[in-house]
Amino acid sequence: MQRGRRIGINNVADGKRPGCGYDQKEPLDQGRRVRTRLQYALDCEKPSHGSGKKQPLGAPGDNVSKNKVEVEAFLKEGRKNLNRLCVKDENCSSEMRTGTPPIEHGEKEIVNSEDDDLRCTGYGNPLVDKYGIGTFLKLKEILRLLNLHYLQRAKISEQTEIFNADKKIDLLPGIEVGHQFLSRSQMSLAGFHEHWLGGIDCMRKSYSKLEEYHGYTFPIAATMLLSGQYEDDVDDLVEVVYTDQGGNDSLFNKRQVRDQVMRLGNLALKHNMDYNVPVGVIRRQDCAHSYTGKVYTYDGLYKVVKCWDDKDVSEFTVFKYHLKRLQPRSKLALKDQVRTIRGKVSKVLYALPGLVCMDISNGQEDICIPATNVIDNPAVAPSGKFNITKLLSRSSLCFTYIKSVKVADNVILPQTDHGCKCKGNCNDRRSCSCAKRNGSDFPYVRRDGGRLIEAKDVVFECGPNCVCGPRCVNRTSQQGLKYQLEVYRTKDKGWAVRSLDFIPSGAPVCEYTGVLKKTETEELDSVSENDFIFEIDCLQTMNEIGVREEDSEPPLSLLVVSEVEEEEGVVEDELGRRGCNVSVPTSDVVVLTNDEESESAPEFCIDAGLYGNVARFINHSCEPNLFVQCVLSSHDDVRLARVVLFAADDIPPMQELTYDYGYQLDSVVGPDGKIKKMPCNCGTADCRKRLY
Ligand SMILES: C[S@@+](CC[C@H](N)C(=O)[O-])C[C@H]1O[C@@H](n2cnc3c(N)ncnc32)[C@H](O)[C@@H]1O
Repeated sequence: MQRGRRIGINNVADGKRPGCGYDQKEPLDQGRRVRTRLQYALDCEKPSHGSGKKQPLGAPGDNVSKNKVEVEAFLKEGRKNLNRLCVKDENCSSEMRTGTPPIEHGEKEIVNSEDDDLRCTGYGNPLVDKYGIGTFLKLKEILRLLNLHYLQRAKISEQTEIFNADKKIDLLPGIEVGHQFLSRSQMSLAGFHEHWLGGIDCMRKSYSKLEEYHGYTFPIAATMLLSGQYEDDVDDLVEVVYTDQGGNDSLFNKRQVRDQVMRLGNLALKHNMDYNVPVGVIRRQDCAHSYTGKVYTYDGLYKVVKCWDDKDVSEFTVFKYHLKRLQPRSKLALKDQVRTIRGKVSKVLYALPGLVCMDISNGQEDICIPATNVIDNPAVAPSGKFNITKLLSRSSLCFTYIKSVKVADNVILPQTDHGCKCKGNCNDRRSCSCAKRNGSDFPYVRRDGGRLIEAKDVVFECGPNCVCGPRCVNRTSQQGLKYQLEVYRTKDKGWAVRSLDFIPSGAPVCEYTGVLKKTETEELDSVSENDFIFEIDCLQTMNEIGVREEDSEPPLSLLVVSEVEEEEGVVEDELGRRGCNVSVPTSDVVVLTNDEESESAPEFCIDAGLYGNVARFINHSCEPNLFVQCVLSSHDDVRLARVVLFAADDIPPMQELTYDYGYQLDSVVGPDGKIKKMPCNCGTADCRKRLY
């Protein structure tokens, strides 16, 4: 991109993922909210521990059961005690204590306690003594998390209610063919297929009052889940013969055990046929990478063309329905979508139309990155090892693929002496010193290969001095590509990037690599047409967030780092208040005045003009599906932070990956001193029409 780029790193001040921008224009709110809401969809389905198989409760080593036993022990002691654990007490609400200290000065006992033996520390409770304070604190934390989980779910349900009141027809905007859910609870919370167990989800009865359904008899099916569990199902992905619900021994051998009756879902599908109302089809497949062991893919609208009753192999009456696809399927075959989850199948790549290069990384990435071109005629194929670079660069600059950032000669990258002592994986947020730097928590969840819970000012990952291993969850952005990306030619934006895999929100997509340079260099100034410069402006963004958050408070740039806090990665402002858990450079702390900060330009940039990776092909969008996250791992200088792109939404396969370049309009000046204007072709409804 051209120099002049500003902000665009993060927008965490308002707690939203950056780039979602769903508050910018009201009319588009709903479609956006649907996708954003999914980020918060917390699941209550049991994790599969990555094996794809559900571990039975009670199995040895099953943590859920262990915790359950422990919770039950406490419950036995009396439910009232659990309530007391949640009593608000300044001394124990934010920090869990370790060890078994006696009650200290200023520490309050639980109020309204009928017996005095249970204090917020757990000290003195016989059960706590029996199980140990560690168990007590863990349980307390679990209960708090459960409460949080419950409240968030309640909030989502309330929003879904509001949303569904307006939902005129069966499907939700923002959930496109190919959209994947990793659990039924996600689908249910999104209001997409609300029924938790049933294969058929019906429209609400209240819809009968709507003009378009006037005179129809309800129920009418909105969505149906094809799970392949009925013995007579026929499904060639275009036409489906579906055996209806009911009379099926779904718990055991899945055989029909009695006659079906024309009611509920059966009746609903018949009504779909009678009134010619399409039904959304969702397909369930096994998927080892999903924490539930399943993936649910939305496969488009189908028309119910015929309905009849039949006898099944056991001579029971069953209702059958013949459905025909109405909507075109996603360009990628469904089985490939599921199989390519997290780049596990490369065979499908050979069949990609317009394939001009099998792997632009030349084997450097664990997952190859093909390039396709169905736009140019004839599509020029690369003839040599690096010829693809010519093809791929709009401005014909050759580039060499590099997996990680190269540092320019005149830039000295500081080295951190910080390192955690965790063995294997970092698990314990209380003892891990890297977790402490992230506000005493890990920024990622382990599920689905590591997902960032929310955008942060800076993410502190484990680095070279940490004892933990390379697969530690707090090294998520250092673990290479996880999704099957493809570089492809577009009509009006040059090359672009998409994924053949479904990418869940919060998943790391790629780092922006190139040469780490000083921004003010003659060499950069002379390359006026370099479209691949990414200015690292974390500090600028943090300052802006500081200003935005509390006008009356000093911005983060005025925070000072005390010697002790510097060690811990915690900052304090001049009044001694705890700031965001952000460390500014430890070697030479940058302290800017308000005037300086508004004028200050990023000091360093990543130039992907000659050296870069797949990120250099990612285009700008005014409504992007990725966001930029500053990550620090090998040093603590935010001016030189790593720039990593994460999924802001659940991204279905084949959707272009984009982020907000964050240019200010009229900020780019050409060599002739005139302001340069570049039209934006992102094509979103919210497009501001200019890139800069
Ligand atoms: C970092 S490169 C992205 C890859 C580029 N499309 C290519 O072919 O190499 C940035 C350049 O891509 C083009 N571009 C990116 N997003 C665009 C958009 N929304 N509309 C028009 N052009 C865009 C512009 O030429 C921009 O300077």
